[in-house]
Amino acid sequence: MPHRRRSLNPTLPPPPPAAAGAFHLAADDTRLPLLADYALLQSAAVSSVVDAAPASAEWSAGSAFTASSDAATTTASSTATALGSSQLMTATEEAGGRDTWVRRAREGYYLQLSLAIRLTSQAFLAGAPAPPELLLGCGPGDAGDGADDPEAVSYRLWVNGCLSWGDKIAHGFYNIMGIDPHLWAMCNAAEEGRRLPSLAALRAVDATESSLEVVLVDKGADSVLLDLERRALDLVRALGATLELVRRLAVLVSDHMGGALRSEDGDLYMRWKAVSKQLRKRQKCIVVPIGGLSIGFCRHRAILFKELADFIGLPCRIAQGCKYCSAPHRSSCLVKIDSERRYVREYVVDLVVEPGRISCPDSSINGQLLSAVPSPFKTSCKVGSGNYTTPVASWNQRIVDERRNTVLSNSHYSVARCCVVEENSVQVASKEGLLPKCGQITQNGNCNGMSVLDVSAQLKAMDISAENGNKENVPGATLPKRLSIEPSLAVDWLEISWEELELKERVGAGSFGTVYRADWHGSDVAVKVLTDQDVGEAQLKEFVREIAIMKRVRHPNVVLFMGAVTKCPHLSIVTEYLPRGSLFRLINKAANGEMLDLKRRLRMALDVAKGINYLHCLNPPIVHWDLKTPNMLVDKNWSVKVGDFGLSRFKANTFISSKSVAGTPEWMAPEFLRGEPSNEKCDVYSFGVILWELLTMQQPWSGLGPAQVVGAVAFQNRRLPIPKDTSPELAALVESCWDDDPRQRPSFSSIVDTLKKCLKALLGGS
Ligand SMILES: Nc1ncnc2c1ncn2[C@@H]1O[C@H](COP(=O)(O)OP(=O)(O)OP(=O)(O)O)[C@@H](O)[C@H]1O
Repeated sequence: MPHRRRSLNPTLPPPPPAAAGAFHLAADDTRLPLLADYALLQSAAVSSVVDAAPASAEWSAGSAFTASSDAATTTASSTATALGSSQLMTATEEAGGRDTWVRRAREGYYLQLSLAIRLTSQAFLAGAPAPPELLLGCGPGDAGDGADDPEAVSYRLWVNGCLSWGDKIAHGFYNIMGIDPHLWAMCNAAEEGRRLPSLAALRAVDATESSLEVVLVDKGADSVLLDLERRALDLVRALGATLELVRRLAVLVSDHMGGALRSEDGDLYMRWKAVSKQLRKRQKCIVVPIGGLSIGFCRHRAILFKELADFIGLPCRIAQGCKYCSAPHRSSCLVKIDSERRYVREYVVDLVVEPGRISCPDSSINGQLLSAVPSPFKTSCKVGSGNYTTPVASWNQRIVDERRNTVLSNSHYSVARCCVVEENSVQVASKEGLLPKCGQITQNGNCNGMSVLDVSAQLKAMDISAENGNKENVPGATLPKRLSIEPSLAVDWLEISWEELELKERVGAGSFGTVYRADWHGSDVAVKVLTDQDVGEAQLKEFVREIAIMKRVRHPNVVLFMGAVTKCPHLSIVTEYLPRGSLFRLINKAANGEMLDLKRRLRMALDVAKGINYLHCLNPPIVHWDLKTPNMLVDKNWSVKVGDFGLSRFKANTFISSKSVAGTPEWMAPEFLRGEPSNEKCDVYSFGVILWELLTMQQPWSGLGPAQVVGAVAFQNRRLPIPKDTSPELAALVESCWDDDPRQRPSFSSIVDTLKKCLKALLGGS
């Protein structure tokens, strides 16, 4: 069945008339591209590709675009290589015609090119403004492009984690913590002309719903900062440009931000979190003035120190890394000073444990991290680990990884998974006429232009609650429309005491917890101990709400939730234990090939379909969003049960580098990967991949990295090859699940029917 083509990146211009020759960026042209340049760059590059693309099957995306600057070359060619040539060549075979191939190649390449150019331009923008040797004592305006522009400087610290001598922290500078610059860059259209979220957008983020933190240098309203500046000025007048000045300035900063830290940084970080919470609560805003921070860890101290240093003309830079801290955003300050009136030297200033202590950069004050200041838009290298990641791979991983996290309200990826409770609320509201005809709640959390959070807040204000029974195993059985129990009450009937659990062996680990087999009053159970035990009150309530819902979900093909440990530091989820482990492991264990004959595999597929059908038929439906064989568990009778659903909101709020999310675009629907509005038909696509695995006993997209899978599925419309000997009914079923148009994909009830027929035919024939 041919797949419907969708238009590719709408931001790309239509191909201009052909112009011969590849586009070259001059080697010495490293200035920051303006938006106009960007448009030119884009169209010039596209025109060169239009010419070059159809020439031969040997043509490779990487060779058509040549940008001579380091960053451009690295980014563009690795993007093109990661997503391009091999897949384009395969497209020839699949399309079976030169014209189709040419069109597909061209479209695919336009998209890759656009991404490459975006990343490249971001890499340029992240660059330091001027060579360091010019900058001792330089005044404003001396430093080169963007050195005085608070937004440019904010951007550089956000992206690079460091600031050079030439960057000046001035009024309007802000430091963002909690939004990944890669993700933001890719989610926000280039033509908006923004390199980082605007202050206005950040100010609009609800402080109670977000863990983002923005520290602002606001000389207009921050009287404490003005006072610190005055004191810094007094110091420089009294001491001149001396090491004593540096010491005293460091002490000034440290005293203002909580003093010297005696023990490990964990203490400081915890104190900072408490202060930050209070501040944000008081201000009802995630943007806080730097003078308002009575506690600050190394990044805050570095910013304040540099601001004061810049104010009094003391050359200062912020480097990535801190000897004491393990928190994200580690930073240290260096100053450049002519202490002996003979030559200028660079010193590292301790702002944390021994404020005012000054050392040479080659001391161990910052470990090995001091000079390792890679831009995330350039090839990154973990110091000492030997692990290298390409920017494209890490970008793609992060996109997939972070799509569950709230970024900003205008991001395609914000609120990527709806909270079940809130989903319920919206649908109840819709049914009860409380909202103007409710559209489908989309994967990005919007409904009729309102965010789910907005809708939920409205509903909470209206105090909607509805309750009805849950009829086990009956499609269409209803859940309570909205959980009306207060979390505090809910705890009573799902709480499992940690002491009652006798932990046995570790059976696996996922993105937000480690799973153990355990004994609970003589029964085998699986206990998933959450990785992040440092959760706030609101998150804990959310956790309890979601597991309270999950506890009411009962079906023979859905993993049974038994309860939870809701006390830190043992937050855990307890489910039935399935001794055969995940379907993924079974399929990929060679020895299982014989045990899993086609009949058994079809039964397994039917089990999965029944489990999901049950979830989808609930009122309101539960969409899994993360269906994959590692989440399907197998009991001793070879029955398969769907696990790992729910807790979406809790996962979203728990920022953990997600191995599984980052690594599983293989099962994700193209629209989901593209960050477009998605619905329950995402689960249908994923089921198609599971069925394919069961039919072929192979890993989906083996040999391709996550970035390549994203490119192939989401942007090149490629699908896994269905073996020729597959029965036509099953082949048609798989293909229909993978239709590019989600509306054309079958429902799970129809999938169940088709599988039953196939199984019947197989049994009849055997
Ligand atoms: N109830 C269970 N019974 C037996 N084994 C289980 C059970 N739950 C999980 N496991 C095993 O533990 C592994 C990790 O499970 P977990 O749900 O934490 O991670 P995941 O599904 O692989 O990743 P993620 O949660 O990030 O999607 C599973 O792959 C499975 O092998």
